[in-house]
Amino acid sequence: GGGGPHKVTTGLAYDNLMLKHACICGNNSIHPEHSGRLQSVWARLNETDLAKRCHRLRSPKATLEEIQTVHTEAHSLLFGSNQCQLANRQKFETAAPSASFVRLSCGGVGVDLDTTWNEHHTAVAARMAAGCVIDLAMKTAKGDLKNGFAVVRPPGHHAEANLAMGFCFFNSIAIAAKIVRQRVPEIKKILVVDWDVHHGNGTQQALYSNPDILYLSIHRHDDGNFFPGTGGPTECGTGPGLGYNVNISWSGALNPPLGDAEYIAAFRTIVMPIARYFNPDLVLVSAGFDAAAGHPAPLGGYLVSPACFGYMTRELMQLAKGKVVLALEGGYDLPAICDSAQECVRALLGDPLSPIAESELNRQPCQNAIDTLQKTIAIQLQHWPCVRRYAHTVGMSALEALKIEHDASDTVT
Ligand SMILES: O=C(c1ccc(C(O)(O)C(F)(F)F)s1)N1CCn2c(-c3ccccc3)cnc2C1
Ligand SMILES: [Zn+2]
Ligand SMILES: [Zn+2]
Repeated sequence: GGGGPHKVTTGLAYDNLMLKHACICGNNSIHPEHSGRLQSVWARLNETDLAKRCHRLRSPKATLEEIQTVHTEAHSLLFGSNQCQLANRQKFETAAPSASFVRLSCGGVGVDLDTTWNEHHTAVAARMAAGCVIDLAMKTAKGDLKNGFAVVRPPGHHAEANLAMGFCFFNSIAIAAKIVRQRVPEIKKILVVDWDVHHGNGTQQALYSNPDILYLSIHRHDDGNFFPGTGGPTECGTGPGLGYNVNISWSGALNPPLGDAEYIAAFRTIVMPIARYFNPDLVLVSAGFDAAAGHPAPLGGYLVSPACFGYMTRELMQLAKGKVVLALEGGYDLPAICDSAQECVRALLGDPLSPIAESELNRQPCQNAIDTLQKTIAIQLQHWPCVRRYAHTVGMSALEALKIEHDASDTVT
C-alpha cells in the first residue's frame, strides 16, 4: 500500500556495495569503469543541496529470479552468485559449464579484456545495480515516487541474455522494464531511451520482439566501426516488436564532433514525436554521460553539454505524467559525469534548467547529423508516420525551428 501522506519526490538509489567491484590490480587508469566514477557522482549530489531534497532508497539486491527475466539461468548463476556463497557447487558446475574467465595482462581476471571480474565483490555489485533500478522503477510506476535517478555501477546496457561484455553483467534497465511490465498492470507501455554514446546491444536484444517496450537509442555508430558496432538505423525490431526499436545512429566519426545542436535536433525531429505518439506510461533512461565533452575518442569524442542532459531529461518528463527513471550507464570523465548527473537531478526535481549555450541554440546541425536524421526519418516513416511533421526542420538550429513553429501556430488555417 501507499506510504503516508508525504509529498512524492525524486528518488535516489545508491549503495556503497557497488564501489567494491574492482579489478584486483587496482589500476584505475587501465580500467575506466572504476568505483571513483560512482563515488564522485554520489559526493556531488550530497555536496550540493540535491540529495537532501530527494528520497534516498536503500534497495535490495536483484534476486536471481528477477535477473532471469532477461538472462539465462546459467548466466544469472555464474555472475549472480560468488562460488564461495554457492551452497551447492554441483549446481554451479552443471548450470554454467560454459563459463570462461581470462587472465588479464594487469594480473586481474575478466570475462573479456575490458570486463574485469572480482570473485568476491562483482556479483554483489551487479545484483545491487539491478536491484536499485528495479526498486526505483517499481516505486515510480506505482506513484510512490515522482521520478528517480539510480546512481549505479557496473553498467548494464551491453549485457545480453547469456553474455557479459563491455563492463556489463546484468542489463538493469531491461530487467526493470520487464519486471514493471509484469507486476504493475496500469503500466502497459514503457519507453526506454538510451543516450549513452554507445549502443545498448543488450537492451536492444532483450526488447527486440516486444511491442510494449519501445527501445530508442541515440549513439555513435560510424557504420558499425564504433563500440559495440551494433545499432544500425535499419534495426527496427522483429515479429510483434517490429517498429518498436529505433536507432539514431550517428556517423562521420568526429568530423566534426557532435554536440547540443545535433542532440536537440534529434529530440525535436525523432525522439519526442515518436515518444509522444507511443504515449508511454513509464520512461526508463539508460543515462550514460560519455557523449559529454571531456571524453577522449575511444570512449566518446562528442561535445554534449551537461545542460543538454538536463534539457533531454526535462523533455522526457512531459511523457508518462512525468514518470521518468534515469540509471547511470557509462561516463568516465569525472567532472563531466558529476555536472551531467547534477543537471539531470535538478531537472527531475523541477528546478529551472541551466541554459544551453547560445552558440549551440543558434547552430545548425552538422551535415553528417542531418544525413543521419534524414535517413532515420525515411526508415521510421513506415512505422511512425508522425516523424514526417518535423522532417523539414532537421537542418535548422533550435532557435530557427522555434521561430517557424511559433509563426506556424500564429497562422490560423
Ligand atoms: O568502449 C568500450 C565500452 C565498454 C562499455 C561502455 C559503456 O557503454 O560506456 C558502458 F557500458 F560502460 F556504459 S564503452 N569498450 C570497452 C573498453 N574500451 C576501451 C578501453 C579504454 C581504456 C581502457 C580499457 C579499455 C577502448 N575501447 C573500448 C571498447
Ligand atoms: Zn586490472
Ligand atoms: Zn558508453
